[in-house]
Amino acid sequence: MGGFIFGYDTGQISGFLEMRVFLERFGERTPVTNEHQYGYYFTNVRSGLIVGLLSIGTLIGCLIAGPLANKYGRKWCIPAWCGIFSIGVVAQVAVGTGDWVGIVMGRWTAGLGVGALSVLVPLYMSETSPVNVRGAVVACYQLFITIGIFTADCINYGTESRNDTGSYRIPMGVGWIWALILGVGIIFLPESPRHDFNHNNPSRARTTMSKFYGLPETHPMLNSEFAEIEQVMRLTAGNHPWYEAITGPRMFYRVALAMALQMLQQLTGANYFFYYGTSIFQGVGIDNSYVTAMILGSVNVGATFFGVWMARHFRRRESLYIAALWQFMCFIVFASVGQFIFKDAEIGSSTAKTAGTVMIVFACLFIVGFATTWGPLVWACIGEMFPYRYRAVGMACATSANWFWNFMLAFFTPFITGDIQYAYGYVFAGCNLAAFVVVFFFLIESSGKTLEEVDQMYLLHVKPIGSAKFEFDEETRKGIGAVGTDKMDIEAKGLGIRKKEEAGVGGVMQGEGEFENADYSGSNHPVTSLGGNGRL
Ligand SMILES: OC[C@H]1O[C@](O)(CO)[C@@H](O)[C@@H]1O
Repeated sequence: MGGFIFGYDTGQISGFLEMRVFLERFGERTPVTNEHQYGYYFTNVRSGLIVGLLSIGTLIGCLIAGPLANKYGRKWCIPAWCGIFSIGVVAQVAVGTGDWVGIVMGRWTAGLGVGALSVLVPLYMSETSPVNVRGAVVACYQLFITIGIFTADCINYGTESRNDTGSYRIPMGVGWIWALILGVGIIFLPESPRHDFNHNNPSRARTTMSKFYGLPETHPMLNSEFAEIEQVMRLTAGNHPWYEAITGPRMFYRVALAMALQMLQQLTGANYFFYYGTSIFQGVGIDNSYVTAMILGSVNVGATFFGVWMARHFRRRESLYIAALWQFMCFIVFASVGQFIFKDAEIGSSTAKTAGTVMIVFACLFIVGFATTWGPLVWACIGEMFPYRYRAVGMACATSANWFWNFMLAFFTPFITGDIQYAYGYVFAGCNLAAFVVVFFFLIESSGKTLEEVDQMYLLHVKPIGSAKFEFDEETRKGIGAVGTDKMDIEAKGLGIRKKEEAGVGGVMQGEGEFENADYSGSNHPVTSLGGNGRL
């Protein structure tokens, strides 16, 4: 439901901006023209704030949710944030005619809840689901985002022709139902076992895990996972400031990469269609532009189902960089047809219809590419690249980058399209090329590897290109297995670490006999150096 709430709020707003009653109540007067059929319109600042303030709330919510959840527990924070989200919904439904600032503030408040839930729900899911299905479970989070967007599109379609405020108040108010289901439903679920372990409740943690895994409490698999969690808890106890997640071993690289991936997930341009889809395609030939939104939404859901399957069967790197090139191509066609044919064609003419259809087709082809790869896989990648001890902070930083760029796009899109119209698509095309470069040169392949192995590959500076073929030879596996980031006895701030340069010779680990002068699989993989006693 967390993903669903995220998607529902994203999806509904594009439809509101075109609704007659919403325009009359919160827009500004203007002469009736083809473009402004109802005699009302939204200035760029106003529509940007109405769409974008939700994302500013989400950004704040997602940054404060982690520390609070560490203190009060994942479980009980979820209904609290659902409550805050509900206050935002009630405020939006309640505001009177002309009070567009009320709508903006309501969306900001609801956004606090959406953002917090966007960290807490995946965190709760990843901390409670068995290892073998964790990737698919996280990808399902994106699936529910897309189902939420599609549901909002359908409800908007059903209510937009009403002549009363129900046209927007019904879809707005329905949003509250999802929060109610999540907020009440979670009360009947147990606390995350990781949190219980951390707060001196190991026996309840054991019972919870055995329920979620469907195995007896004494099963060897559970025993080894408990031992692992206990060891991590012991080693990570003490004074470790949150920013150690950035200063820790190879963590700056990882946090920067995860933030770049989430930024690029937004800059691929998907939300250009989801936020402004209804406006972009008005007059394209489909009488009801809400139908266009539903077409885009359904393609998104269908393709994301396939994306969940792909997350289990294809490599992350190839999927992401091939899709980036595909998305680049789609935007080049979309922007060129829009800018050079559609824009100047007479509304309703056959040229406009043909060009409009080509644009919708390429928008759909773009969405297929995005929904099968960048949509779900970026969430999977950021969940896989951090060691357990830094995962909550690392994921919160990355998720906040997603929301920040989400806001930037929501806010600035009306200004930019006002100035350069469909040529805006070229900006996204360029960003998709950048996305290709980032994945190709910086992302280490994580599919088919355990989370510990992924951590170790980052520590070993394995070259991203060719990382899919990287094999841990027996000797490396034996030694490095003992020194993943989670097993390190890291001093506060993680700054007492001797980095590879200080080791002097690339590929050398000091202090652990079996690592001396090890050559990691022929490639030049300098290693974070070890001090005595495995202390980094
Ligand atoms: O499916 C599209 C949706 O997915 C997201 O990128 C989140 O992963 C949203 O920002 C977007 O609206």
